[in-house]
Amino acid sequence: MKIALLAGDGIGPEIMEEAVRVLDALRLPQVTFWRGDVGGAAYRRHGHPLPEETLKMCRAADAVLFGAVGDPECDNLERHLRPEQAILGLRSELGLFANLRPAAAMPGLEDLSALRPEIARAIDLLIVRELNGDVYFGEKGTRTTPGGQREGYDVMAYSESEVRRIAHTAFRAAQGRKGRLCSVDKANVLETSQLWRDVVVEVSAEYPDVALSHMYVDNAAMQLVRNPGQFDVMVTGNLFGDILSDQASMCVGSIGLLASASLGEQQTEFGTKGLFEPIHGSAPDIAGQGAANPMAMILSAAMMLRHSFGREEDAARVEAAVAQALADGVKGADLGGTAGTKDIGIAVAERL
Ligand SMILES: NC(=O)C1=CN([C@@H]2O[C@H](COP(=O)(O)OP(=O)(O)OC[C@H]3O[C@@H](n4cnc5c(N)ncnc54)[C@H](O)[C@@H]3O)[C@@H](O)[C@H]2O)C=CC1
Ligand SMILES: CC(C)CC(=O)C(=O)O
Ligand SMILES: [Mg+2]
Repeated sequence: MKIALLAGDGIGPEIMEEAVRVLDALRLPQVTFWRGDVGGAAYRRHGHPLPEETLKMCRAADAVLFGAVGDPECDNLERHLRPEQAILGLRSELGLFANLRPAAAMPGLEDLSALRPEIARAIDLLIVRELNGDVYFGEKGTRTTPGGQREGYDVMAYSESEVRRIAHTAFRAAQGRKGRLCSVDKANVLETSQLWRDVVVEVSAEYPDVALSHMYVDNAAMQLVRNPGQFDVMVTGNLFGDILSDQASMCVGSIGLLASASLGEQQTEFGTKGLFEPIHGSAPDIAGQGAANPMAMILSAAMMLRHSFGREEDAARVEAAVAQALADGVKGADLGGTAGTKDIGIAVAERL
């Protein structure tokens, strides 16, 4: 099992250390870790946020464990040199079009939520976010209007094949869960979304056992807070999925708890090749303080074990250890506790 570890910027190295601690504690057979530079750290060392050797390492690995990228000191670089381009580049170069972001209340831990416990208790949803298209990858730039003003533009576009493949992923995910799929778009205003909706409806003919519904994204944001328990699987585009998943994290408790898997079509000896990362960013406001919650990173490692290595039992062990640590009161500052990054990593490893 060849695992590329890309810690990145900000809290990335701190939380990665704890994920590796937990993986080490599992004593898995035949694991090889490779470490690569990415993001602002890579820019400083190699002049590029995604150096060729890092990309090569990721191509050769069975899975990539990714911390976070983003560094305020790099915010004024030309866009192609900014740290965030590294994660966008990896997602597109590795063909990772399906981003799975589960959000579920942990039994007995509903009081972690920013919502009332009786509302939070019912949360068990999966956001399936398209990851290779949309406004993040469309033509972009700045130009001058005829009136002489500066104008920024980013083209939002989806081809039908891009929508079709993520729709299949989402319908299959719904089949393996409660059989309900809600497609989130803005078809009342956007042509991109109308095509999205039409294609999702076409694909639905192949999944008569899945109940399909549609929701506009503004309503979906509201419904996630009003009654998140109504959702099973949500499928949406890159931009809407990015925003809704950060929102869903607070419905569960903290952005420091939500993990993700980014998958494509490439199979490895053990499962589906993927990149696994917390849904949050590099949190520069708390970097270097040992104050970050590493649970989202640790849970991303669990998703890696499940999806890329077919090790369901080990994945479940890690998830149970995280839940047990929380039940025992091991909470970071994001959850109102006092445990530091390392304390949390050790506590999870001890509960495996
Ligand atoms: N996949 C990636 O690498 C991503 C990178 N970014 C980048 O990260 C940088 C910071 O972006 P922000 O908008 O501030 O989002 P962020 O997710 O890094 O932080 C938002 C807030 O949540 C807190 N937070 C995040 N993760 C936490 C954790 N594990 N434990 C405790 N608190 C946590 C932060 O302290 C901050 O107050 C930017 O450069 C951004 O572009 C943002 C999102 C994803
Ligand atoms: C390019 C990233 C910074 C986008 C993001 O926020 C995410 O994937 O969660
Ligand atoms: Mg995001």
